[in-house]
Amino acid sequence: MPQPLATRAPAKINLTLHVLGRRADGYHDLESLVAFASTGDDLRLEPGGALALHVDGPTAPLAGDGADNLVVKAARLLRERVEGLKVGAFHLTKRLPVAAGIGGGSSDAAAALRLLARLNGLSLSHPALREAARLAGADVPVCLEPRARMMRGAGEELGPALSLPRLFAVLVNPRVPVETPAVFKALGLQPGQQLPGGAHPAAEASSPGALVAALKQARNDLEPPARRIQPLIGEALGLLREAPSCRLARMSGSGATVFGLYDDCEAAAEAGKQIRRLRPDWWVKATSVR
Ligand SMILES: C[C@@](CO)(OP(=O)(O)O)[C@H](O)COP(=O)(O)OP(=O)(O)OC[C@H]1O[C@@H](n2ccc(N)nc2=O)[C@H](O)[C@@H]1O
Ligand SMILES: Nc1ncnc2c1ncn2[C@@H]1O[C@H](COP(=O)(O)OP(=O)(O)O)[C@@H](O)[C@H]1O
Repeated sequence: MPQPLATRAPAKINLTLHVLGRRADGYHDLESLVAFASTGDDLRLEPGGALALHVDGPTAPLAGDGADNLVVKAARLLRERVEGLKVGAFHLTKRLPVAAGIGGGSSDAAAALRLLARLNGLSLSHPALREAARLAGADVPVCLEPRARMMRGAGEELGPALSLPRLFAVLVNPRVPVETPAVFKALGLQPGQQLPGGAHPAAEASSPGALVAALKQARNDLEPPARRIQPLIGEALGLLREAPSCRLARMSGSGATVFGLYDDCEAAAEAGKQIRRLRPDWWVKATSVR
């Protein structure tokens, strides 16, 4: 029985993100504990015919369905590297906010590569697949097998999959796009400049409480520059921190999405409800992360 050609493209959450410096090529060296939410976009592939993309869902107009869409970009990068690659029509249901620091586009690109790998009998460690992922964007390799792990370099160095305890979270995005290059630029580092970084806390933790305690020892270094570019990020963090049930509130990636962590799913659902009531125009999602 063939497996259905459908996959979830989960939201990527940078639970921590330390910037270690800027490389000669202009990219920044990072150390980030990346995890994935249960919420995300959905991608299907109808095999046969030419490469095509149809997009529906609440944030479809922001993602676009042309050559700029990362699904098409990733599929083309793979087709250029694998002779006779079978393709088809992708159907993307886009729910995640766009340019939001939760890697929606990157996760969609990685999902496209997973489906093409399945259709063509390629393993996820196939060099062409790895290269297509890397060229599609810094965050695409970590999304290829969406399991929590440490990500280093500009995203090309991946640690082993980690069994993190499940965290209950609320994701909040004020529905303002924040462009990743602008946030890195606002750090103001010169090519070749290194930062002290500081020790990254151990990612292995046996309980949610121990994990949250470890996360508190770390940071997201992109939070200060992103907040200067988009002050609503500070407002969203403030709303999360107001509720006593919130154990930790932090920005993901280059923003503007922020996340709050809670002891259980009821507390997360309640916090989500309260923020939605206060900011009905914002994107607010209670979810689990691991
Ligand atoms: C910041 C992070 C953290 O996970 O996430 P997002 O905020 O995008 O979700 C990623 O490093 C983003 O990855 P991604 O969004 O794929 O980046 P790319 O498209 O490859 O790069 C966009 C631009 O960001 C800058 N960039 C990106 C990654 C990096 N390590 N250093 C950089 O300086 C470069 O200016 C680059 O031209
Ligand atoms: N399928 C897609 N979903 C979201 N954004 C996409 C997609 N394809 C291309 N993009 C473009 O990629 C850029 C980054 O989007 P996204 O991955 O959502 O954000 P981030 O890099 O902040 O996590 C946006 O400027 C958007 O226009």
